[in-house]
This record gives sequence, structure tokens and C-alpha cells, in this order.
Amino acid sequence: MPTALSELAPLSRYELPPESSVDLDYADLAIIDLSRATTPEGREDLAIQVRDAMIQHGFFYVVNHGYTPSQAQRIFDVADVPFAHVSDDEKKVYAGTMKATGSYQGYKLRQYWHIDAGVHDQLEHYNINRDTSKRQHPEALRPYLGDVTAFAEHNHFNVLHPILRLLARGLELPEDTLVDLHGFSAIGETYAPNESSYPRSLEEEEKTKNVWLKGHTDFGTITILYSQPVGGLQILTPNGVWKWVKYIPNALVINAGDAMEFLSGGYYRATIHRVIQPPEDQQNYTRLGVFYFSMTDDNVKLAPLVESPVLQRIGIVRRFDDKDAPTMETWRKGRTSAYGQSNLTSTGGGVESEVINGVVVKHYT
Ligand SMILES: O=C(O)CCC(=O)C(=O)O
Ligand SMILES: [Fe+2]
Repeated sequence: MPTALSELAPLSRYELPPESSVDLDYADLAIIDLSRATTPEGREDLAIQVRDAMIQHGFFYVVNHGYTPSQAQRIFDVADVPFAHVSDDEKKVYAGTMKATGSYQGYKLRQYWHIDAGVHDQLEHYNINRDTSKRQHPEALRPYLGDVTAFAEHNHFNVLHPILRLLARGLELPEDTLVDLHGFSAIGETYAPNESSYPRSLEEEEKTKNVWLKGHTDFGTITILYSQPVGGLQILTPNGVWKWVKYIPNALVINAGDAMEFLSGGYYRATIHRVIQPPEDQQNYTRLGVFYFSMTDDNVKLAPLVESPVLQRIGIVRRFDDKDAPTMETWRKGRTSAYGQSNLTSTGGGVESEVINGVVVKHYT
């Protein structure tokens, strides 16, 4: 069960940069008060709110998820360690092997992904499996692995599972249908990763039209992002307009990925989102992201949950025949090893595509 963030090793503070005062075109996302999920009446209301938010935008905020502001602050402090307190040489020792193994653990060093026009990314990630003992970690991070485990447990049991219960209700399925596919100790690759992005040169900004991370869908079921002040994250609205995601202190930004879209027969869509250059008053700050990317257990076949009365009524949008559905393991490995490494085919209108396990995956500029 979740452990408390107490008796922790001291740690230097990461100052969250100030909020932008630029007037940006923000997406109007629902705010879900997760503390209401503890009562049956609360769950009934929230299930409707979450379903509608998923159908309308595919993104929503969660507040009152159980972390105090100081617990959230500590998570940012820990997340900063692999970037600010590890030398470039040591980072290379702990580099991940995404292309070779399809497993997303360790550093994704800067410049690993191709963005556009020969320009590579300036995003540095450090990804940790929820079982922190799967790999060695840089020395500076080792005193804080207990924090990472507590963070993974908090996300898994206090955020992910309650949301999965609401999403199952929205499909009129038994409440634990999706929870049962997301074990904490099952073999699977849920990550509790961190990400940091560094400012880029003017030339690189021009060549990529300010895009830092191309429009994409996440490949797991649910992504939990800790809202942070440096802007840049945008979602693609159904009418083709990119809208910014606003910072809300101690809120979580939740979205569905491919695996959820497959399981829900297209009912909960994997919304396309991207990262662009932050607004002008934040361009000298690095962006520190804290995420919990969740996936089902590796052996789950990502075929639609046809027993859902909702899907039986409204129909299923299929991306493949149910018998050909990839497992979570096949899908995550295929997408992880190809990302930013494969040659994309331009299909016009700023859309590029690739085929992973026989399924077309699109990238948006
Ligand atoms: O940095 C962000 O705000 C979002 C990054 C993202 O979409 C991803 O890593 O999948
Ligand atoms: Fe993403």
C-alpha cells in the first residue's frame, strides 16, 4: 500500500519558475476533484464528468489527489536530481537502450530524436521503472529511490486506479475491469519518469517552426503529468486548432494513450499533443516535467472490451481486427524503439506516418 513521504533524505530545492503572463489561447479543460471518488455518489458524478472530458478533449485536470503542496514540491526536487546533479559523463553511463530493446529506462540523452529538417531534440529524459531495482541509478539519485517508489505507489493506487474505475463505469463495465489489467507488481513497464528540456538556438527554433516535440499520442493507457509552470504543452482540438495547457499548482494533467483507445474501441481517444517553445517570458528557463506513464500488464491483448454495453450501443472504431490486436508488450516495444528513429512518410497537411505492428501511427508538426 502507499507509503508516506516521511523521514526522507534532505535534498536541494528546485525553484519552480514563475508563471507566464502572456495571454495564451488555453484549452478549457475539466477539473476533476478526485477526493470525491471515495463515496459512491461522488464516483457516480465523477464518472460522468470524466467520460465527458475524455470525449470532448481527451485531457482533464485532477485536483485533490492526495499530495500536499510540499509533497508535490519534493517530487519536483527529486525529479531535478538526474539533470542538475549528475555530470554529462555519468549520464552517458546510464543511457537507455530504447532502439535496441524497446525498453524506456535510463537517460534519453539530448539529440536522440529527430524532430524536423535535420534538427534533433533538446529534451533530456530520465526514465525509471516503478520497480526501481530493475536498473542501477546515478549516484546522486540513490538516496531518493524511496521517494520514487512512494511516488509510483501514489500515482498507481491513489490516482491511476481511481481514474480507471471511473473510466470503466463510463463504459458501463464492472468497476474493476481496467484496474485488473494494471497490476503494480505484474510484469509491465509503467514508468515514473522525469524530463527536462533545455532552451534551443534561434536557428533550431526556425528550422522546426518552434516545435520541440512533434504532435503525438502517448502509447500507454493513462498518462499522469504533474502540472508545471513553464508552458509549451499544447493539445490538438477536434477542429484542428492547437491550444495551450495552463498551469494549475499541484494539479495533474491526465490523458489517454493508444492502449486506452484500443481497449475502449475508440470511445476514449488518445488525444494528439505536442510541446512547442515556451512563451517569450519563460524562454530562459528549463522545463522540468514529472510524469507517470501507465500501461497495462505486458500480456494484455489490446482488443476492444466488446462486453461494454456502451460500445454495443454506439459501435466500435477498430484500428485492427480483434484477433490481430497487439499485446501491451508488443505495442510499447514497437513504439519505443521506433520513436524519433524511424523514417516517417509525409502524408501531407503537416502529418507524417509510420506503421508499427501493422497499425498506422501519425505524427503532427
Ligand atoms: O513535456 C510535456 O509537457 C509533455 C511531453 C509529452 O507529451 C511526452 O513526453 O509524451
Ligand atoms: Fe506525450
